[in-house]
Amino acid sequence: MESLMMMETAKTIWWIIVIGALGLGFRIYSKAMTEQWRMRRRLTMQGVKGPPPSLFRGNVPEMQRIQSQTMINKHYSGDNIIAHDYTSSLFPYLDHWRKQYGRVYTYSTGMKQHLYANHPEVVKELNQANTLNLGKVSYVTKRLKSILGRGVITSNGPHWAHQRRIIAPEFFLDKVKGMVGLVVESAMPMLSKWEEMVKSREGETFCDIRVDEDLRAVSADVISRACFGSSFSKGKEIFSKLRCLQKAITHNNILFSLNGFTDIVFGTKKHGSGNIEELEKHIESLIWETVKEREKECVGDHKKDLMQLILEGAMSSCDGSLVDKASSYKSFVVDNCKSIYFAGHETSAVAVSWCLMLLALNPSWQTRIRDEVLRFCTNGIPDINSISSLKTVTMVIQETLRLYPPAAFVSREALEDTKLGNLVVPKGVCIWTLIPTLHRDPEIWGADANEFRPERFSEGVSKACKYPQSFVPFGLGTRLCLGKNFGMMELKVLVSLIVSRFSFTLSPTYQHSPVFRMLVEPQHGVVIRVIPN
Ligand code: HEM
Repeated sequence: MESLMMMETAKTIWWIIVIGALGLGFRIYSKAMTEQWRMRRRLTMQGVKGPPPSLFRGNVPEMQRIQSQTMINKHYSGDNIIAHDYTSSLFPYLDHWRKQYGRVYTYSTGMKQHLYANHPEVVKELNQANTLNLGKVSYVTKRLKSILGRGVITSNGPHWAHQRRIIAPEFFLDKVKGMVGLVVESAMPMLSKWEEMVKSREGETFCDIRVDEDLRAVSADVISRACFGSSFSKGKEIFSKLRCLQKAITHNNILFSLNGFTDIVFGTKKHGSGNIEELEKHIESLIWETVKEREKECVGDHKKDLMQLILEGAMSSCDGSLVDKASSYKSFVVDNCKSIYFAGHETSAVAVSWCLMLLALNPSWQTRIRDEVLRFCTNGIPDINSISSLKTVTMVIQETLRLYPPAAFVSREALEDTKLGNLVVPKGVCIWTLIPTLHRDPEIWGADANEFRPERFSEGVSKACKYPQSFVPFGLGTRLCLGKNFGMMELKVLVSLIVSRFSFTLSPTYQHSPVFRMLVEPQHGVVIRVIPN
């Protein structure tokens, strides 16, 4: 009898807990929903329209419907490849609403209200907003935590400003110019390998080469040596693990797939499958081993490369109890190493791959680059003096970054109510500028916006378009890419070296299919048919 009563009491307590938890969950959820509704109302009252959201999932069902209707395996070739604005296949819902609501509109993913901001005036305001109130989008950075931690790319506020101050000096122009030789050294083995590949094909003067993987290895080598002083062999494992991690994370559409409810209920770890956590730990220990080796090497030595700056910055910024100090020191170092590894090699490799793809379709520009390199560079090898004379190479790279910017978005979250010109963006709203769309807007670039015409940059960015602040391959404002000078230098050296040694066309096996994996990459790689010059 007594045990029966105990069971009844336990049952009652169980039900009270369940109902209490459900009630609490509902209160939290409805509060968050009300907040989203208020944000939307404040935006619409300022004249910002957008698709009407459903109650719980915002515009997600419509996004899914539009995405599923999009044909992604269309066949592209020649001029058709260049004219193809891939945002229409990668983010078709954004394109769809743009046609309906214009260049500034709002939409919802349930628990998040978004502002699509592709009007040049709004982009200009974003560029000029010198405030800590615009940060990186928190729900995305949480999902990228395993790959970028709380390093300079993903953090906000004073923590970000502090990290940026530490890292920025390493990328000042004078320092970057001193690294030209290092990029040449890293590229030489790849060029020799390609020459060997052609030679080994008896009776043939050409060879089809998948260049994107080789370029990734080169830029990994470059960033490893330039910033961390270690050779690619040490960094190789870190890079390949980071790449696996990137693929695992972007298996889900990290930007738009969820309405945010699952994050509230399950937390963000839901996305971190066992595999992701394992990779994360492995990468952390690999980086930490490198740091420890480095600390031993540097006793009494004062090499001020990036790793050294990060180590010193971490030392000076981590205070607190000994235990806290050790762990925050470690995460400061590991997170920033991961961030630089990632930001510094994927972007450049993808940009050069797209550039070779476009040059393969435009052999006359290969000839112009070749002539320029021969004119200014001894033995066709750029150096600290000749690099700034390579105007044609620069124009071609700028045109590549216009048509195929590796980063698809500039994204910000209003951490407080923030004024952008006449528009007040309510706290909590996520702002998205779709870079490739901005770069192909005929009102900004003219009727030939979808054509490959590097000559538009012949008098610099300011003369290339109507609103120069709309050329944003390296992002904008206070969060402008830290490695912009370094990236441009690396691209110039690699393109000059490759084009001066090889002529190339697209291989018939090339399949044009840009895919979004944090960056917009060639899904099946870039395969070119090379002939040594
Ligand atoms: C073609 C090459 C590159 C492209 C297209 C590129 C593009 C970008 C973009 C779009 C952003 C975001 C900016 C924003 O939110 O406004 C960014 C941030 C960043 N990039 Fe790059 N990047 C390139 C190369 C590099 C290299 C070589 C490095 C370092 C070695 C680097 C380091 C960074 C860092 C640290 C940030 C974060 C800056 C911050 O939030 O304060 N990038 N990059």
